[in-house]
Amino acid sequence: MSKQMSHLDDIPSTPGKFKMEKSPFVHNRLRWHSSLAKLTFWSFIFLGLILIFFFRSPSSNPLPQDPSRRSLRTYNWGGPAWEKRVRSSARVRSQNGISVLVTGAAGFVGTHVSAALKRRGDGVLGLDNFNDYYDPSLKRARQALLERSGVFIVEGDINDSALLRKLFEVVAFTHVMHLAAQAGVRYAMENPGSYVHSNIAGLVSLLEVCKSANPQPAIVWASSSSVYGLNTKVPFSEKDRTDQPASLYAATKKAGEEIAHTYNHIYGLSLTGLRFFTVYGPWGRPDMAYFFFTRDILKGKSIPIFEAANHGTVARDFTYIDDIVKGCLAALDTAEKSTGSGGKKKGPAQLRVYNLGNTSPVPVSDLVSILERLLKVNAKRDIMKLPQNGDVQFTHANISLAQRELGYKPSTDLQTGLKKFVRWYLSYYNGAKKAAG
Ligand SMILES: O=C(O)[C@H]1O[C@H](OP(=O)(O)OP(=O)(O)OC[C@H]2O[C@@H](n3ccc(=O)[nH]c3=O)[C@H](O)[C@@H]2O)[C@H](O)[C@@H](O)[C@@H]1O
Repeated sequence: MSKQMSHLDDIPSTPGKFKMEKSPFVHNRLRWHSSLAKLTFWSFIFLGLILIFFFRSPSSNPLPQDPSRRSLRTYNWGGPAWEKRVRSSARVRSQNGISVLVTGAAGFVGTHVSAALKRRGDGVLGLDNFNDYYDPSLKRARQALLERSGVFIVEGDINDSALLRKLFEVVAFTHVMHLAAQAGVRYAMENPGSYVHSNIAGLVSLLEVCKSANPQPAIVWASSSSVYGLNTKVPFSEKDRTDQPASLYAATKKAGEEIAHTYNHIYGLSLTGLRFFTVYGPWGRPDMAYFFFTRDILKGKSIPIFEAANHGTVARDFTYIDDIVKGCLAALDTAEKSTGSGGKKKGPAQLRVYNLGNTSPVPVSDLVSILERLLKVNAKRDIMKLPQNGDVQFTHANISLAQRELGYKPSTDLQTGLKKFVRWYLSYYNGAKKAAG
């Protein structure tokens, strides 16, 4: 509208308005001057808008923004200094080392696996969104720990495909250890969307980027013992049925296994799913029973201990973190290369699933007795009916496949593992208290 007006303004409204302009040259020059002024004016406005947009943008990344980012929390990533840190963290420092992108690196298993890989000289880059499902300060403490050993954790979400693409542009990762997930069996009733977001949409977002990467990485990822659901045949073997999940969490992990099949089949991605059995240990997850039992026993608070119908025992195949880490590293080391490139499959690729458990289930009430002895405090036991919101009565892993193919051999019993956990717990939280006081 204003442009039209200004154009109309150039035309004399009455004949003879510009009578004093004798020469057509003068007339043209005037017109030219006013057009130039307008052009300059609009250029400044345009430039101004670009600058405002650029400086308000959460990332200095010059790539076009993925529209899906709009729905995400914004993270700062990009720029030469950031890329330098990414490259340096992912640099392989040993002969035949691998370069691994570890998602969920500030998580419990992610921190331990990242540290172990770095210790052997592999290149490791972490990725984590530091969400507040549980106390983020514990995640920050794990991050500080990794930083000291040279592992950089990029802050971002696995649903941010622009970020993932950028990471693969900067580093040609040979492997991805995908541990980012929404964990926890009971929380799925409270926040079902978070499970779909992380365990399904996030997995697909990651696999989409991996399939197009050149070279494609081999992927090892965390499935869960919960996929066995209502299966009653023990010990659970990889051949058993997994089509009766008892929680949405389990259903999203099972969906992940099917999604893995699809990406392996269509794009030739090498994929290994690890079914973890109730992993525990130092730097663990505060939402897990052994962790909050410890906290509440020390506080003198009563702890809810679940019991199945007719006083039936509830038991878990608790697996110590160091054993899980060995299993993860073995899975990475035995993973074959993906066979596709640039999104196209060139031949059949490896597709595996393994149980990583301890093969010796322990009743939850025994776990509490061990904690009582280690903490030297009697627990206030509140025996409750096993809730019908996702819990299964027992888990028990058959690990012969992992033993055969990965050399997996768990060596820590619950008593020994909990001793290490309690030692860490006391020093971590007493240290924090001392620092605060
Ligand atoms: O192995 C797995 O696949 C899963 O292991 C755990 O799930 P869960 O075994 O239920 O671990 P906890 O929530 O720590 O519960 C451990 C045991 O304590 C029992 N429990 C839990 C909470 C409670 O208040 N009282 C109680 O007796 C549970 O029934 C269970 O038998 C993890 O939380 C999941 O993320 C993981 O995928």
